[in-house]
Amino acid sequence: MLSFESLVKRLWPSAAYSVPFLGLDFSGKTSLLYYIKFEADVITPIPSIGMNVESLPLRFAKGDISLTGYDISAGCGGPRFARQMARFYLPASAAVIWVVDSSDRKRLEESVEDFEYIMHFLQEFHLTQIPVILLAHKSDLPNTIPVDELRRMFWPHCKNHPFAIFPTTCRRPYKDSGVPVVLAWLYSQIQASELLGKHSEGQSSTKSEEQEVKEMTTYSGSTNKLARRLEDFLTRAESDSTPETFLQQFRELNLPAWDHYTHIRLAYVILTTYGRQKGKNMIFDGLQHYIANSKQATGRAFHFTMTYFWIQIVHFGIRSSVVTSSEAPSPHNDSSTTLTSVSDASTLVDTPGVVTASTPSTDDFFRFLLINPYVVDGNLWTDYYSKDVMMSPKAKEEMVLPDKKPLPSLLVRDTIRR
Ligand SMILES: Nc1nc2c(ncn2[C@@H]2O[C@H](COP(=O)(O)OP(=O)(O)OP(=O)(O)O)[C@@H](O)[C@H]2O)c(=O)[nH]1
Ligand SMILES: [Mg+2]
Repeated sequence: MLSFESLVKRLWPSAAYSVPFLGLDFSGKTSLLYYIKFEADVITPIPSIGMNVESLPLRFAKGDISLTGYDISAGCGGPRFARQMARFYLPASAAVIWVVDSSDRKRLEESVEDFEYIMHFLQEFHLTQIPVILLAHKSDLPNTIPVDELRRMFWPHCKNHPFAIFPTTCRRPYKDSGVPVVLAWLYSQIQASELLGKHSEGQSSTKSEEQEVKEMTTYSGSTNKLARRLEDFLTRAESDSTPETFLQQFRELNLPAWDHYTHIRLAYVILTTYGRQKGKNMIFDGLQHYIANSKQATGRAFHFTMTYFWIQIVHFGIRSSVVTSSEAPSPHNDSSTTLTSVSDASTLVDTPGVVTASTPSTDDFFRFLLINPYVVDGNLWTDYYSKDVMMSPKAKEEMVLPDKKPLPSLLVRDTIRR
C-alpha cells in the first residue's frame, strides 16, 4: 500500500512547498496559476482536465521561496472528481488556495459545499495547521459578492486553520491585482510554520504509516470508483518492470496483461521514448500486429479512432506532466531554462527527422498518473463521442472526429508553455 509521503515525493520531486489551487470549474484557477507565474494575464485557458503544475519561484524582501502550484480541475471524471482525488494530494500541502468566482452568485452555494468537503477532509486527517486562503476572484467584474459576505459563508467551515480572504483579479496590472498581497501572506504563514516546525513533513510524519493507510482506505468520502482505480493503477506502477523490459514484452507478444492499464502504459512509454510522430505509428502498427498474432488479444479487433483518442489523451497528459522551473521569461526568475520533469518536452515535438528520445523511468509513469488521474477512466471517450459514433464501422476503420466536444488541444497546451 502507498503512503502519502511516497506519493507526494514522486509527484513533486523538488523541495518546493506545494500549494493547490482548488475551487469550482470556471472559477479561474488555471488563469491564476499562470498569472502568478508570468505576472501577467498571458494565457487563454480552456476548461482543464487533470492538473496544471507549475514551479513558482517567488522573491520577497526577506528571502526567496519556491512553490509548486497546481490546479486540480473537475476534469473529465465528472464534477466531483477533483474532490474525490483530494486525499492523494492534500496531505503534503503547505497551504490550500480556494478560488471563488465572486461574480457568480448562482454557484456560491455549490462552492461553499465543495469547500466544506475539503475542510472536512483536512480535519479528518488532522491537517488543521494548513493555512487556507480564499480568493474572491474576478474582482474586476461588476456586482461581485462582497468580501464580508464571502467571509461569513466560508469562514465557519475553516475551524482552526489560519484563514485569510483577498479579492483578486487577473485583469489588472500585477501590482494592482491583489495577488502580491496573497503571496506575501502565504509567505508569512510558511515562515511561521517553519519556525514552529509544522511544515507538511512534520505534519504527515507524526503519524505512523499504518495509521495513514487505514485512514486512506476507510475515509468515507473517498471511496469513489475512479479514486479506487487510480489507487490500483498506482499500486501496479509501483511494481512494474522497467520500460525497456515492457517494450521488449510488447515486441515479443508477451505483455503482462491486456487491459486498460497496460494500454495506457504502452502509449506513455512509446510516446515519451520515441516522440509523437514516430511513437504514434509504432502504437498503431504494434497494436495491429499484437492483436493479429497474440492469443492474449483473441476476439479483439483493432479500433482506429479509439486508439487515436487514447494517444491524444496520453500525449496531452505527458505535456501536462512537464514541470519547468523557468521555461518562460518570468519576472520571478531570469535564469536559464531547466526542465525538472518526467520527460523533456522536446521529445514530443513532431519534427521530422529529429528524435530526441529519452526512456522514461518507472517513477515517471507513476508521476504521470498522479498528475493525470483521469486516464484511469476507460470510459473517458464517452465525454467526447456518442456511442453511435465511436462504435460505427467507419470509426473502427479510420479516424472520426468527436461529436460531443473537441479533443483536448495540444496547441493550447503549448500556447500556455510559451
Ligand atoms: N473577468 C475575469 N475573468 C477571469 C479572471 N480570471 C479568469 N477569468 C476567466 O474565467 C474563465 C475560467 O478561467 P479558468 O482559469 O479556465 O478557470 P478554471 O477554474 O481553471 O476552470 P476549469 O479548468 O474548468 O476547472 C476564463 O474565461 C478566464 O479567462 C479574472 O480575474 N477576471
Ligand atoms: Mg483550469
